Amino acid sequence: MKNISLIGMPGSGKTTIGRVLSKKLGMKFIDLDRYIEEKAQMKITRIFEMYGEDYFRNIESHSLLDVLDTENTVISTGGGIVTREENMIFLKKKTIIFYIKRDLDIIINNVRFDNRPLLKDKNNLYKLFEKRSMLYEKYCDYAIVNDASIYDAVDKIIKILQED
Ligand SMILES: Nc1ncnc2c1ncn2[C@@H]1O[C@H](COP(=O)(O)OP(=O)(O)OP(=O)(O)O)[C@@H](O)[C@H]1O
Ligand SMILES: O=C(O)C1=C[C@@H](O)[C@@H](O)[C@H](O)C1
Ligand SMILES: [Mg+2]
Repeated sequence: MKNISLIGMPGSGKTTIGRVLSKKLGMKFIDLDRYIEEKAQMKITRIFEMYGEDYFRNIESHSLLDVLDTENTVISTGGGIVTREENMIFLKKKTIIFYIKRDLDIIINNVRFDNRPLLKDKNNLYKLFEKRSMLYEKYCDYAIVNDASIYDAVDKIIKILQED
């Protein structure tokens, strides 16, 4: 099976959906944020604090190259993966890209804001969305509305894969 990647706003459900999807399809699962934290031996928040966003984006791009050297894997990306075009060109080549869309107000009410350094201020989520929603739409192969249960979103993805 071709690799699958999930993109979308912070808190939209990429990690949770990716994990369940990979189990259902018998595929491996990699969460890029967790991969980075293990590689750097540091929490993402700490990387941002100590070295800044640019440095994090460099690690993120390198880590993406590492994890895409694989097959039969579901990869949940970080919310900012779309901020570098090179990441998306590479993801497009190696994966089927699903954009996980979740209502911003629901995200704000449900998500934990610790360990999400760009979400310190809730208004920032709206600003990020303004900048990024066009990019998510542009780069995805399919958009999945995550407006019911996690299992519902997973089933939508599996249905598309079966029809593909
Ligand atoms: N359809 C859903 N129903 C109930 N809870 C959901 C749903 N989708 C996501 N959540 C919850 O929202 C929270 C954020 O989800 P998750 O961590 O998977 O998002 P993410 O896209 O990986 O975020 P980040 O980009 O910050 O890593 C989790 O607590 C998750 O359980
Ligand atoms: O939206 C973003 O830019 C980010 C989202 C998280 O998944 C992490 O990758 C990091 O906190 C940056
Ligand atoms: Mg995640």
